[in-house]
Amino acid sequence: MIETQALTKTFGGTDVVRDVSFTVHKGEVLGFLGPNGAGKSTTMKMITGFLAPTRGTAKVCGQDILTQTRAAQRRLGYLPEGAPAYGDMTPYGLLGFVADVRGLFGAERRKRIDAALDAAQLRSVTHQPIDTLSKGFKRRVGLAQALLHDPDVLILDEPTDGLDPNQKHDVRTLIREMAAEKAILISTHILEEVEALCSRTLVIARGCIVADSTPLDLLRRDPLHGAVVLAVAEADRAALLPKLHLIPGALAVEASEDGLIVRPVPGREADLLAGLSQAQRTENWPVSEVYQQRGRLDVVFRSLTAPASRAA
Ligand SMILES: Nc1ncnc2c1ncn2[C@@H]1O[C@H](COP(=O)(O)OP(=O)(O)OP(=O)(O)O)[C@@H](O)[C@H]1O
Repeated sequence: MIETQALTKTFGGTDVVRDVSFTVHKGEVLGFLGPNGAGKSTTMKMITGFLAPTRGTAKVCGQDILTQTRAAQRRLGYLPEGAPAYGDMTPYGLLGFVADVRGLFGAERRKRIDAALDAAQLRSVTHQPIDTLSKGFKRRVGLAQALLHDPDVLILDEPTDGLDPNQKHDVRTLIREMAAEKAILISTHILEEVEALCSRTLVIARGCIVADSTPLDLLRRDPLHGAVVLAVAEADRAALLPKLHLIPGALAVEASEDGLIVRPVPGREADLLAGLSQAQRTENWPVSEVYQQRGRLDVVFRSLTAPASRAA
């Protein structure tokens, strides 16, 4: 439902987005992850027709955004960076205006405005000027206008930015509920958001895609993914060390702050945890805790997006 081919944008002779190609299918929530200035917003602006690409193409539901702009824009809802709105309008007034622009009228117009107010939980501020709303409510007004015409494709630029933890939870729940029927592209630099929400992640750095995978596959790139930590007192470590090497699936053992860490042979993470847990019980090791590390997205994010990185 979203398809980009070698999308490129050049400002002042510099490619800020370069050869970005990806697709998003119905039912997918694609997380667009990258550091500040990586090119996320610029890519989204090109897909929505807000900015013309220097090279490359973007299609929404098969319609080319440059040559079939209106047809493509009819199918998409867009929450731009910062959720801009007309501050002197109320949420109700703004949604009415957007409904008119979108060509909605009569009962359908009323129904869609009501649904958007409910979905974005705006009922308590329906008639309050947007300028006087808190940052969180302003963002929800932006979300409501993006959802208003029940589009097939949603492009949301940092949808939870500025929201408190409860509001973040509500917006993520809403996005998850809509996901089955839509193709959704969200940009974020909140790593936990990717795990909480996204079925797939594109990592972008300096304008180029450096990873395209599921959040779990990203976690697998952490060298400590699947490593088992044994909390053991310093005095007991030397005696335990040789035994750990013998556990099926153990690749290497090293000391850590909490005790000892056993790294797994790739693909044998489950064997390693089972073997260590069993040995600890049956041999009565002086270990107070055994747990397996999932890997950390921030470690992977840094390795992919740090200036020296050339990962693909
Ligand atoms: N109109 C413009 N003119 C010149 N440079 C621009 C313009 N718009 C964006 N840029 C530059 O393009 C690069 C990518 O910006 P973009 O806003 O797409 O990044 P981003 O990944 O969305 O960052 P953030 O997470 O901070 O929102 C930045 O270096 C930015 O300064």
